[in-house]
Amino acid sequence: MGVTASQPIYTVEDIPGKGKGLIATKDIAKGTRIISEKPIVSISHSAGDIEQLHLSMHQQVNSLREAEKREFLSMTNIYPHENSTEDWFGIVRTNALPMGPNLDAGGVFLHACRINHACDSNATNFWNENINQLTIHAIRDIRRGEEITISYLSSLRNRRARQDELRQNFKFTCSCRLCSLPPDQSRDNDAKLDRIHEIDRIIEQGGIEALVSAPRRMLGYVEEQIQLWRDMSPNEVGLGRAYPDAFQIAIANGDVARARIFAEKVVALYLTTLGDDSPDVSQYKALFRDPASHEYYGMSMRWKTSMEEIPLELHPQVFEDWLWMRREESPEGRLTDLRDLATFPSFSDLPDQSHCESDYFDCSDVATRRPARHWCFLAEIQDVLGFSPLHVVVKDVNGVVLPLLVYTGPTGDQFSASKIRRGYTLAILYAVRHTTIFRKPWIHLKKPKMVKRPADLSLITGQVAELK
Ligand SMILES: C[S@@+](CC[C@H](N)C(=O)[O-])C[C@H]1O[C@@H](n2cnc3c(N)ncnc32)[C@H](O)[C@@H]1O
Repeated sequence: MGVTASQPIYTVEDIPGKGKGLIATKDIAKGTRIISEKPIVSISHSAGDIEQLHLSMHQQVNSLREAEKREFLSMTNIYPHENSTEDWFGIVRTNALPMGPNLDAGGVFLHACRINHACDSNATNFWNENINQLTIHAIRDIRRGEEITISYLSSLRNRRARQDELRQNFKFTCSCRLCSLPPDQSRDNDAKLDRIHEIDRIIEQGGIEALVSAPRRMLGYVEEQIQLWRDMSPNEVGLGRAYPDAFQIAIANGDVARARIFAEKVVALYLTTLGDDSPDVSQYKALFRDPASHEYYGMSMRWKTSMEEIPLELHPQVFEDWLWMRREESPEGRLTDLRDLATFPSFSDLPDQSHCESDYFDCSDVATRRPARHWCFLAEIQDVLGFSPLHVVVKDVNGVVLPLLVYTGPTGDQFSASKIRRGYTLAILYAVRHTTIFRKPWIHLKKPKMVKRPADLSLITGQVAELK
């Protein structure tokens, strides 16, 4: 179970303005299991109608031992009530913590339900399905005399969203360290949390499809999230959500080497927040041993690697560059490896016309975006179907064959048949991807100087190109 407190390392005390709460009676190291307990009352969200819920609750409360019942009845109830049924139900609603196989139930716990909220909590709650108990782990070192706190929030949003959620669901105004930051720091913190939330939405909307259609972009998003979490303050819970995403992106593309490293990081985080008897730790330990056993393995093999390809002897910084597939910054005129997929992205990895991609642009909105670096779309022309606009069938660097329209601006050159031929390579600097469900994908070209001499993309192994 990892490091577990052998005897209570906290007392329940009155906390000014918060009712009761838990105070550490000794220093508690990060990763310590502070509490492990079963519910005294539990209610399933799928337990049928309200009558059945009340009946089940009555039976459970009435069968509690005297001391337990007293303790239950002394718990906070933020809901108005006129009879004991309403009072008991209010106590359950105010105090219940998520539990059950799919967290589809709520449980009242004698000790854990006395823990107050902080947005930058020092502990976290988790329903451990293996031991059928709720656990509370320290996610930071907690000093003797410090209050032990967990987060009641569904996710860590900006200050206003947090305050709204807490007032609505728990009827209090949070005054934790994060909520009490001076205005400029609070704004900075909110901007980071907003970006983390935005990335969550992009990843969620992209779904499994985006893992294989735009993996590099998705990996970039996860890396950005991790950096933002690190910039704010160590947040084991936030990191514990990000690294599994990185694992999925790697393994969905056959990259066993990186997936193994990401699984290792997930195991370390989950050991701290959940404990080594949790199903999630067992799952990621198994994935660390054999990343390819994950159900997403084989969806695409575009990043195919083996476990032997983990470059163990690299300097830590260079290792991180490898892990996140960071491109090498190429100073003006330096030669760039054509296998570098960040500099020569596939069509699906190109920035989208409607997004402000942080990996490609320096900007906060689409209208003013400017390239933050060089990139070039390379594709071998397989067929030429028309010249106005240019209509070709191309094979991109991932071997994906797609029809492509290339539009030029009002001052754009005309495409000539001598320059556009089957077998030639299309090279478009700063290409931006346009896709709709109604048309073929297209690229809009402002300065069309892009068709180079023939080259078979399948032969590009270690060749070099000069980017100007
Ligand atoms: C699950 S109970 C926590 C234990 C509770 N303090 C008690 O005395 O039993 C949740 C309630 O505690 C209070 N509470 C929790 N965190 C708080 C905080 N940071 N500031 C003020 N009140 C808080 C709110 O009344 C909330 O509805």
